[in-house]
Amino acid sequence: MATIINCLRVVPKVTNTNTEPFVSLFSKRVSRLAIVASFSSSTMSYEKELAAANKAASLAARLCQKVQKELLQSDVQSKSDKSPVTVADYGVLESVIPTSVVMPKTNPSSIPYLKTIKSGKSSQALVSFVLENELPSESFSLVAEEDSGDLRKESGQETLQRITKLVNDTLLSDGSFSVSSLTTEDVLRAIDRGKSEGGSHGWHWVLDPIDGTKGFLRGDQYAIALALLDEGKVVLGVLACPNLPLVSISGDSQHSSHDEVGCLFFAKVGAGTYMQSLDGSSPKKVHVSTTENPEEASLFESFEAAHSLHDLSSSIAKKLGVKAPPVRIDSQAKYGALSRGDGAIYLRFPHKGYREKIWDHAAGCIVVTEAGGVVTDAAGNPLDFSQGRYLDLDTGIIVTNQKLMPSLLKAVRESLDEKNSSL
Ligand SMILES: Nc1ncnc2c1ncn2[C@@H]1O[C@H](COP(=O)(O)O)[C@@H](O)[C@H]1OP(=O)(O)O
Ligand SMILES: [Mg+2]
Ligand SMILES: [Mg+2]
Ligand SMILES: [Mg+2]
Repeated sequence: MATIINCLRVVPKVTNTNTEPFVSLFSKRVSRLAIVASFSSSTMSYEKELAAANKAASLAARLCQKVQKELLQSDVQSKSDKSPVTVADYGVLESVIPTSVVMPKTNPSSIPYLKTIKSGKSSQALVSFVLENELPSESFSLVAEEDSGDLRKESGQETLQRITKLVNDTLLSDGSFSVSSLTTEDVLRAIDRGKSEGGSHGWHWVLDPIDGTKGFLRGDQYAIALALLDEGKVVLGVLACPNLPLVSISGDSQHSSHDEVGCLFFAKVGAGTYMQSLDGSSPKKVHVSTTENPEEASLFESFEAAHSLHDLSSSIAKKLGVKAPPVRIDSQAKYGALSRGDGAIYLRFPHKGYREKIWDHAAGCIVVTEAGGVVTDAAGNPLDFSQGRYLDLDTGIIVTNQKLMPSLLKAVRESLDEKNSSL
């Protein structure tokens, strides 16, 4: 039986409605034995997949931390040194930005390499490689933000070499991989694994290799966000948040020091949400805030006003009776912080015309829901991850606990009505 179960793990998944795994032997022709494996998402344990996802996201976090550290050190150097700065001065940053870009001496958030930064591609190559290596399967599918695009052009060769070195150095630092090193071709292939369109059938991994790029460049919050869809439903999610303090970031936090940073949140359908430090402390179960009183609730929103309508959030907060000013942080670290009760509400209302992508919410959504929270669109509908690379939703995304959701939805409806009637 153990052999059969091992076989089943690598057989592309077939769905049915039974509650127990079963094996059918079409045995009349003994020479042509076929094994049909069948699981429903409620009986799958996803244990192996979760372990692989944790490993992949943690390694990607290590890679990103290294790049961000270099980025910030370089910025300090550029401020004390008045000479023009080029990427040649940026050490490991050379692996993530084209050498043709001349870096200004100012704050990273104003640097024009925003559009060309390649750290996401390194992180994506690493996660894609680790997942495939840990979970060999013919049906591997990955929906991810980045592609290999300009790395395949002549002008991208130097950057590709540097990305390859960064990925190999990170794999080597883990010590558990048998491969000696990836070639540039392996890296391109790993990145382009992320081209899947997802959908409502089978398994699809969903990855944002660096979520919150602007926070990453500023030295603030960002996340590596990885989730697994089974038949269009999120069944596991991992959020690595390298800069998130291990203690609460809520406004009334008693902790004077936020020095210890680096959180890994992970959740599996029906099994709750856990958090551990990225250094590998033992996991602790987390739960969303249980407050019923909006006056006590603190509210999260995007740091970037370009990503979410801050005026609308403040109108909703006022109607609801929230007293504290909003806590503005980048990336899906907001979902992680909310899952452990640092805040009670997250509002996200992008500007008109912006289409939300599944990799910006899949991992965060299960991390919050398994911790007892609720994630819906502005009309109160659950998010639908089965429609391909985009989320098709009504107006915005709102997140809170079950007790506050009805009054939050009411406040959202009223504020949206007011906004629409004033147009
Ligand atoms: N104009 C935009 N409106 C809303 N979200 C955006 C916009 N541009 C990028 N994003 C994405 O929003 C997410 C971060 O938002 P926030 O930090 O405000 O919560 C990121 O996924 C970011 O992409 P990316 O993953 O490339 O950083
Ligand atoms: Mg993102
Ligand atoms: Mg991203
Ligand atoms: Mg992006």
